[in-house]
Amino acid sequence: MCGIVGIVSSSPVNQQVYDALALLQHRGQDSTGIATAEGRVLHFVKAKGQVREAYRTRDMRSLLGTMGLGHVRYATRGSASKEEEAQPFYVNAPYGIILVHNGNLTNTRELTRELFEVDRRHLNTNSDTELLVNVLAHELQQQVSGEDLDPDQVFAAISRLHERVEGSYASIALIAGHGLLAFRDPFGIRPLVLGRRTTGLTGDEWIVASESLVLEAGDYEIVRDLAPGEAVFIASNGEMVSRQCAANPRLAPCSFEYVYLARPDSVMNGISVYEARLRLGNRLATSIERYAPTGNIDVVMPIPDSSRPAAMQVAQKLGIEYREGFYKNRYVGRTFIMPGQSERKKSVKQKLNAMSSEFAGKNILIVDDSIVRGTTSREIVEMARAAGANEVTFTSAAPPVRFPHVYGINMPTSHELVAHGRKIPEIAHEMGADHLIYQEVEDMQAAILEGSGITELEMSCFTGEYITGTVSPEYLAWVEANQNS
Ligand SMILES: O=P(O)(O)OC[C@H]1O[C@H](OP(=O)(O)OP(=O)(O)O)[C@H](O)[C@@H]1O
Ligand SMILES: NC(=O)CC[C@H](N)C(=O)O
Ligand SMILES: [Mg+2]
Repeated sequence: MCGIVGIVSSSPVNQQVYDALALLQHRGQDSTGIATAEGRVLHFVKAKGQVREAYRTRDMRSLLGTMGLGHVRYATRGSASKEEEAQPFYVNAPYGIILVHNGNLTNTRELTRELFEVDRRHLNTNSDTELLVNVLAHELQQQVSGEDLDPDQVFAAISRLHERVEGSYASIALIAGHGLLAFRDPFGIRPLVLGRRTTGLTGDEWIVASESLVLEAGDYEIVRDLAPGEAVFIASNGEMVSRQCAANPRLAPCSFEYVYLARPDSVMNGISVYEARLRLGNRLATSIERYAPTGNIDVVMPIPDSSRPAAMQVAQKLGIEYREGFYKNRYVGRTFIMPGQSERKKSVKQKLNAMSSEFAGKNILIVDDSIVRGTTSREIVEMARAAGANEVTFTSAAPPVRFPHVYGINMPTSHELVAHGRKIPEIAHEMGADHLIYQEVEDMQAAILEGSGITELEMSCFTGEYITGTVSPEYLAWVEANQNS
């Protein structure tokens, strides 16, 4: 997953983009980049690592202009460690376009072939984002004739892009000398929210970002989520126009945003992430009562951070005391989004420590938001036992993750998923837990969507059903064989 932001302001935008990226850090830690437009000139800086360490003062000074965008990357294609695959991606024609992307394209092989053989465009990396910016550039080139750029031409190019590109993409681009463009894939898999701030003297300032908390922090009013398939074009003078560019848009947001990825204080597609997590806890409690004896459980414990809201509700519903037995070192990042299994494993130990006083002789019910590779849960069970726990019941507020995620979360191979091809008692054995209880798929869907009016969720990693239609076993085997991070 990645975090993206774009701002059209009436004052220098560099610090505003930087601040927004710092708030989106939980969405990606591999690399980061910022671009700004100063008239026809585009400035950009990209670097490995996290926002706070990636930018030097001289970088920030070079990012001139009142329009800008930024990215924090959690790689899904190409390599996490290659600086040339960090975003944003730039192409010099037409006009000069620089683009950031959250998501993952699934017809990369076809697009690569078409771009080389038909469009005659050069590709220099394995990044799917480089394909996306080249398709945009090619399609825009087909529309334009002179110096001027009409929003109709931009929207026509996005309509063509939707026809050619498959997978997930929430994307923002600067078109030099013209404006800022934002668009969302026809299923709205990845999030994108639009905000406005009215300054008395200079009129409207605009922001588009992955999560609403960025808007709140910058005192922007939340206008709305971009609709699936919609594109928004904001000219440098602050004039905004939008259009539905997809033939058959259908909202099916990614369930994993609500389960794990997004910050709980964000509202996505009208659904509060925090409240969704509370509801996940309520429903999980019902499953726990159904499947396991709870009479002898002494305490309910979360695995910090993401599972806290669900764990609180489980404790409350079951009428069992809620205790925090794991202390989290806040200076270690999120382990799940780190590249490489050995780094993830080492970092769980560095990150969490079990406090013996909370475990000794007790029967513990642990709640995590999800179990993916099982890296965290294996270590946790071991730590709980070492701290003197008696029985360990492990529960997950999400169903078993059994299938690769191809829409922007880096779990591309099935063999690395602890639940793949295993029945629940076998997974419990793998983890060393006495009991293991998962949320049911229907309960997760109902918990997330309750009261939202949305009828569909992207849940392929739990169900194996891929909504973009062309994700075949052959494609998944190819992804697995070509995984390199
Ligand atoms: O089964 P695994 O492969 O270990 O992945 C699942 C774990 O990873 C995430 O935690 P993470 O440490 O990334 O972030 P958090 O602090 O927000 O919970 C998630 O909350 C689970 O705890
Ligand atoms: N997680 C994401 O959104 C990744 C974006 C893009 N696919 C990349 O790998 O850079
Ligand atoms: Mg966690």
